[in-house]
Amino acid sequence: MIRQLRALLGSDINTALLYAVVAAVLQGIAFVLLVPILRALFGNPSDAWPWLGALFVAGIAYGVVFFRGALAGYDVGGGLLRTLHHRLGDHMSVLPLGWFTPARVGEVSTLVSQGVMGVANAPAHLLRPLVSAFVTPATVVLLMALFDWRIALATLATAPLIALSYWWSGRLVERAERGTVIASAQASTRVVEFAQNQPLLRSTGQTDRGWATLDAALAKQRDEGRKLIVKAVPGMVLFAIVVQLAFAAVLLFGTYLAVGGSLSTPDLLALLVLAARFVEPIWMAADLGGALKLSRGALNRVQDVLDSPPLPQPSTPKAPTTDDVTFEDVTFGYNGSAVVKGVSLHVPARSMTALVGPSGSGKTTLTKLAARFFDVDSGSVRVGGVDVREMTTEQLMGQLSLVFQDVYLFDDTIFNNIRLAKPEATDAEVFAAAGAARVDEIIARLPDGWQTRVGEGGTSLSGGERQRVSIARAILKDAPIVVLDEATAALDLENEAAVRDALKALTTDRTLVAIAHRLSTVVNADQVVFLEDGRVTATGRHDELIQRGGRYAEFWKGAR
Ligand SMILES: Nc1ncnc2c1ncn2[C@@H]1O[C@H](COP(=O)(O)OP(=O)(O)OP(=O)(O)O)[C@@H](O)[C@H]1O
Repeated sequence: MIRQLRALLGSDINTALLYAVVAAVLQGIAFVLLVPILRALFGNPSDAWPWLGALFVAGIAYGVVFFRGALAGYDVGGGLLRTLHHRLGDHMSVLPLGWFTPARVGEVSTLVSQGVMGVANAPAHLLRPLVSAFVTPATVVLLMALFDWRIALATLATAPLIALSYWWSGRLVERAERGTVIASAQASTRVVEFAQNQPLLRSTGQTDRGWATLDAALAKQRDEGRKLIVKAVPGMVLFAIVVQLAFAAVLLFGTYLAVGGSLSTPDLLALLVLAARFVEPIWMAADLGGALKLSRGALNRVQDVLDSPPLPQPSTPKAPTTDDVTFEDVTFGYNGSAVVKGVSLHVPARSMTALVGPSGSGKTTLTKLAARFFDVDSGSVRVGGVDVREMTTEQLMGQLSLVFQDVYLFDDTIFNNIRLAKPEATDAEVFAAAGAARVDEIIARLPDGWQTRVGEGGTSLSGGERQRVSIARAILKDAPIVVLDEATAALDLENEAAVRDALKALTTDRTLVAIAHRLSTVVNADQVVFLEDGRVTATGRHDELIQRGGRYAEFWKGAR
């Protein structure tokens, strides 16, 4: 873990580590100084003064180093928090867009909040006690040998047993925890789903009876929790017994030496105090085991994200020269099995192509390949005459505007949400784009007009309204090619007309690739591409294809 942290933080962690080691050694020295002090107190009390002075100095030094070490630990923890946020942010900006599935986004949001805090906790709160757990007892044993090598050796002999039982109990807890962690994560997901899907669950009476899926997840969480206790407790009990037995063995050995006369009573007392101190830091480390595992788990999950391969960028990028899109014998699958199979199609500049086909036929996947959410398995996708793999992400995104169904609006004003598409746009340009997408009509009914905030995700707007804001963004961005996933949700008449007008404004003089769900869009298309099971099975204008009959005509008959 230290190696992983060092790779992230460079030498900063070394300073915190050094302070922790020095503090632990000083703590060990302070403990050992109790031996000569007790000896003196039982023999000639005035001899205790120099040792008390040494203890005072060691105590002060320990305090100073501890304080500096704690500050260094917090600094490293804070630095780690910033570094991880930056690294994750930087890395996410170069990951393929296809990486961001809803599940991954959920995972990342938990990771950047709780996970990263857990990792930062390691240098801030765990490093010092863990170092102390090893270094302080080692110092104690070493220095104890100066006073009585036999007791030191006896104490040292218990170390492997203590270490072994610590490792074994840790393994038991770790194994048992795996199930609990998974069950807890699943239960949390179900609770969130339960909250999000109240309308559906209530309308189907599942909130009164109890939603079986949530009940099962909570029952599993409870069972795993019980299993954790049953499996982990024996290890913890064994560890406690071993530590107590080790202490008792040293005590018996010391008493044996004292009875035999080779160890004075004050020495025995002092050494026993030391032996008790020897086990104290180990106890503390055992308590921190759980927190350490959480930190390590979170660090591994951060590392997994950082290790996800970024979208490869070309070494000599080529600038797009035209405004058309071409798929050439494209095959692509998400998990090995192809969902787009040998698709070839050409979308000429400033024309409109409607992708039509049954659910799951690969329409969305095709548009995502054009925007390079993923790289094709074979064949090529050319945007502006250049293979998307031969231009930089900036060049590709400069060519495209993406208008998808799941429009996300930031909790800000509509004006700022539109301006996001082109931060350097003048106010007049933003108003013009809003007007063309008929967003100004939405503004007119909002309580604070242009100043109204739209709520997280744009929840205060309807689906059709959100798509109009998204179209306004695309108009403002003014990229030559538009990739559109038309809203499937039924729109009211007013919204339907407004979206149609907004689209008309967007597509004038632009190339449009649209996943079309409405007949009105399809009849306006210069070319309809009919997809079935990942293959293009018909291409032409809508009326031609209808006249031709066959599966395309059947598809529209079925759709109505
Ligand atoms: N991220 C993904 N991981 C794995 N499989 C996926 C993923 N996205 C889509 N698929 C699968 O790929 C196939 C094509 O899906 P795609 O979304 O491209 O179809 P579609 O024609 O757009 O469907 P719809 O009209 O229902 O949106 C489907 O079988 C789908 O289950």
